[in-house]
Amino acid sequence: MTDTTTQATPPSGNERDVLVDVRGVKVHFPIKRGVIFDKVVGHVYAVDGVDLQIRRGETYGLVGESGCGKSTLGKAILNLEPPTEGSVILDGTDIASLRGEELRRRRKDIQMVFQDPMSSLDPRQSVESLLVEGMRAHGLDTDGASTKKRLRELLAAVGLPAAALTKYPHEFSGGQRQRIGIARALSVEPKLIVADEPVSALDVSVQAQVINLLEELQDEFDLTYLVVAHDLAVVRHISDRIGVMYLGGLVEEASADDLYAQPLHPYTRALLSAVPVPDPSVEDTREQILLTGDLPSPSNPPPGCRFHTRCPWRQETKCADERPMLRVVQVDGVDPSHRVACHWVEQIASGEIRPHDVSPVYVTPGGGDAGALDDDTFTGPASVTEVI
Ligand SMILES: Nc1ncnc2c1ncn2[C@@H]1O[C@H](COP(=O)(O)OP(=O)(O)OP(=O)(O)O)[C@@H](O)[C@H]1O
Repeated sequence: MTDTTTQATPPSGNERDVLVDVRGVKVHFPIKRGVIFDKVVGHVYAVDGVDLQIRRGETYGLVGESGCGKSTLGKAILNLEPPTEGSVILDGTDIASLRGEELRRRRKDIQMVFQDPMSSLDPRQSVESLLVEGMRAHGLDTDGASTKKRLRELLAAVGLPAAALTKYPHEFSGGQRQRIGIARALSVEPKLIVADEPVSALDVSVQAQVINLLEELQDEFDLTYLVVAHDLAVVRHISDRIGVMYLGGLVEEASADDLYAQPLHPYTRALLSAVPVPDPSVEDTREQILLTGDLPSPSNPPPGCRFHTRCPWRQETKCADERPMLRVVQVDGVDPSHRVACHWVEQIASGEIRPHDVSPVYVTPGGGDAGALDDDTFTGPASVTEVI
């Protein structure tokens, strides 16, 4: 069986609008065995050929099941996990090619906000020392009289009082700690912030505040975001465009509105179909797709389409033989920027190919706005892990 690959359609968008250009990125972790020789016996194909572009000023949401490679892709963009193959071009420069002072200068342009601020903030350091440390690490002058003013401004920007400077992380609530993490990221004036599950450790009520803060800061400081999350409601709320990942690859990419209104890849349809809709009349009539089979291991991904082992629409034998790449699709009403990695997406959308072995609750698509949630609230089970 061959694992041939069809040609990917390049993402659309003006070159100058693109801040981050991810091309053919793979991150493969070696699996080693043996006490003495550390023999490589296999690889975890955590990220396995991803192309995406993040435009200046936008929020790109990356969503997918646990273990699909979202965080590893985020780290590859930060060069914390150097790609095994492929390139990440930031503002026209391949980050992997940089060394020394140039690398440090460019690294400042991308900052990370972590899921658990407690583990990313040293509990022995005051907020002032945490912020100053971050700035010094990137070569910024922190000795001048203006530093204190800058620190107060940073705290004000994230909604914390100046008095917070002398306090320690344990003296704050989870939401406040996340604000400190955001202030730390902002302190070096980055262009891109990679936020990895930025609110999943927080209470629902606090999640909305932090999401709203991120949105306000984006406008104020001209920021671009890559938000990695498994919560579909959070991703929908915050993102301009969304990429759906499955087993190391992007299977669908579209504007947030397009993706939720017209999910086309069978995996995305399954994800969104399982998000409860508050309106019972919609809930009763909409499509629900329950996937069969377990998520394959990223150390032994299926050949061909990674999703074919669980896909209700799979076809012999192309799906098992040929890996589909992201491409623009010819489906009525679908924006040309909407890309899908499925050989049969047009035939599935037209109903020419019908699903098999799906749950009995499958209903003809078209009913309802799957995953619709109030703009300002993040309620209801909408996480990928709950869905699958
Ligand atoms: N340093 C590493 N060494 C070996 N395997 C790794 C390493 N980091 C991640 N992996 C594996 O790579 C795969 C993808 O992990 P990753 O954390 O990127 O997924 P994810 O989609 O972000 O999941 P989650 O939401 O659970 O964090 C997983 O199987 C994970 O176990």
